[in-house]
Amino acid sequence: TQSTRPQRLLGAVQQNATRGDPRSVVKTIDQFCKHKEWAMNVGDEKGCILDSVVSELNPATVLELGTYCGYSTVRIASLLPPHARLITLEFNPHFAAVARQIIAWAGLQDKVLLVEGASGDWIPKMKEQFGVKTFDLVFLDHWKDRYLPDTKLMEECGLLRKGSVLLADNVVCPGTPDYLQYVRNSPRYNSQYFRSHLEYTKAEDGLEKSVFLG
Ligand SMILES: Cn1ncc2cc([C@H](O)c3cccc(CNC(=O)c4cc(-c5ccc(F)cc5)cc(O)c4O)c3)ccc21
Ligand SMILES: [Mg+2]
Repeated sequence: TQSTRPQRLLGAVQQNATRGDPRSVVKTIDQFCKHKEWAMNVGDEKGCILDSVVSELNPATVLELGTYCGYSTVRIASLLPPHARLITLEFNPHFAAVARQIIAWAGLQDKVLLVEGASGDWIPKMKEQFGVKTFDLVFLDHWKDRYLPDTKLMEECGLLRKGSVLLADNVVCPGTPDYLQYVRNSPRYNSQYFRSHLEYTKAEDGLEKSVFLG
């Protein structure tokens, strides 16, 4: 049977990256996407911005919406302090299966809880199912028309506290206009745009960092 792009990406990791070395997993995926096949990972340029936000925040509890192959999961988890936890939501079982193997190859499976299902179904269950109080950081990288409804849902479920940080990928390309309008105009957020490029291309894209003010 034909392999899929996520499977080919996993193969590249298993052939070229060092087990237990997150940086080599990240580097291998970026090389694959630059020279073999483009894939919708946050990439190395926006990835450095992601790294700086994570390192500065030193979060104990992180939520990622949209795992895909686990590239940003590995970048984030590799920077977390020992007892910190990252919950990542992936609704596509094939993406989830590949991501589990890539996260394991990086040796980060003990810091990451990959939950299969849709954000809208799981956000309301975070407290009762996983004992989450609030999230210190949320990385939004799933369907772009779900950023706004899921942000409102997190507010309603009391999953954000004063100082919680939302970091959203692709606010320019493919774009998330309704989400941007909301976080930039709501008195409950302090928002900042980090200009960058669409992964592995010269097109403009960027990350929006929004601090919840409570
Ligand atoms: C509800 N729910 N809950 C969990 C959950 C998880 C998923 C999947 O992980 C999933 C599947 C397909 C698409 C996405 C969103 N990502 C994108 O669409 C994207 C596109 C491009 C781009 C840019 C330029 C192009 F020309 C083509 C694609 C660049 C990027 O960085 C992207 O993130 C996410 C979906 C819904 C989910
Ligand atoms: Mg993205």
